[in-house]
Amino acid sequence: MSSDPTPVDRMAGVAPEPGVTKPDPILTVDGVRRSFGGLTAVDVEHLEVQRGTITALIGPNGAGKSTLFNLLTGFDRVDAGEWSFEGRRLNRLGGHQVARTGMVRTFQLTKALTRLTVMDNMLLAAPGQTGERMWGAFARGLWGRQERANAERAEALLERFKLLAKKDEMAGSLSGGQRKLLEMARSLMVNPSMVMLDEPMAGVNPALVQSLLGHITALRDEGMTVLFVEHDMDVIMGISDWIVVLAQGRVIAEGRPADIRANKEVVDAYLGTHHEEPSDTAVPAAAEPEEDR
Ligand SMILES: Nc1ncnc2c1ncn2[C@@H]1O[C@H](COP(=O)(O)OP(=O)(O)OP(=O)(O)O)[C@@H](O)[C@H]1O
Repeated sequence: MSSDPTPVDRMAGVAPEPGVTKPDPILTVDGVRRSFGGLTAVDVEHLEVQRGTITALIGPNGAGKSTLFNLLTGFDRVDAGEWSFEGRRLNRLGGHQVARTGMVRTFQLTKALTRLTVMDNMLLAAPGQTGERMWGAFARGLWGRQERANAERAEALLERFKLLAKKDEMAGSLSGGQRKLLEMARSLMVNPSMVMLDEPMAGVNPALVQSLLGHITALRDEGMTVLFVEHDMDVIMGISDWIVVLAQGRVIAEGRPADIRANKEVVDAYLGTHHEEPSDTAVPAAAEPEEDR
């Protein structure tokens, strides 16, 4: 029995060149620029993210990765350029509106959120609280139904991410890895088609790294598109279908892990600030989480 080509199979013929077009982009970015004073933080001429893949956004400190995430998800304003998600232009939308289109990003748990229970964290991330804007008996009925649906979804996600036993504990009591799982679980409350993960492995104990990687690949295998920023080269090379390299705000390279490994410009730019080893150790054999908790 022949199976349909996967999104990754469909990228087989895509050349590893900055700004290359993809067969089925879910996100397309054109001429997006953002400066702070005299510093150009982001200057992306053209970038496409293929639907259904895990795409890594990498680059040295200050390359513009977080700024690009903020711009695309409506948490910062571009100076110029446009971008569309699922064919819909997002330029003027704020963060919550962008999330409603199906593109969500994870956030590190703020201090305020660490003082809430795991379950309350999940419920706060739930889509539109219909009841808040409505009144009367009918509205209360609707509200109740939505609350129940949200609670059920939250429990199902907590179970999936092995956090159900912690649902009544303060989020601040979770380990670094469990916080990352909660951040991921929260983002899924709105049932997105694309998730943007900001350093999903930072502060994660080695014991949880494999579990987190498994969750990320499972999301992709269920059809979700994953775009993530990460510094750990093992993680990047291990799970990415495609890698985009930013340096000084620009896309300087794109390709499969093997293409990126073989790209001297990238190795130089990336290793310049992240590794002290010579460039032939660009991909060390063992995972080294940034920080244990
Ligand atoms: N709000 C801001 N005001 C002024 N400069 C900023 C602001 N946000 C980012 N920058 C600057 O823009 C550049 C890009 O920063 P950004 O945080 O996007 O890089 P990054 O690739 O995410 O870095 P890192 O890997 O260290 O997180 C940096 O020079 C940074 O100092």
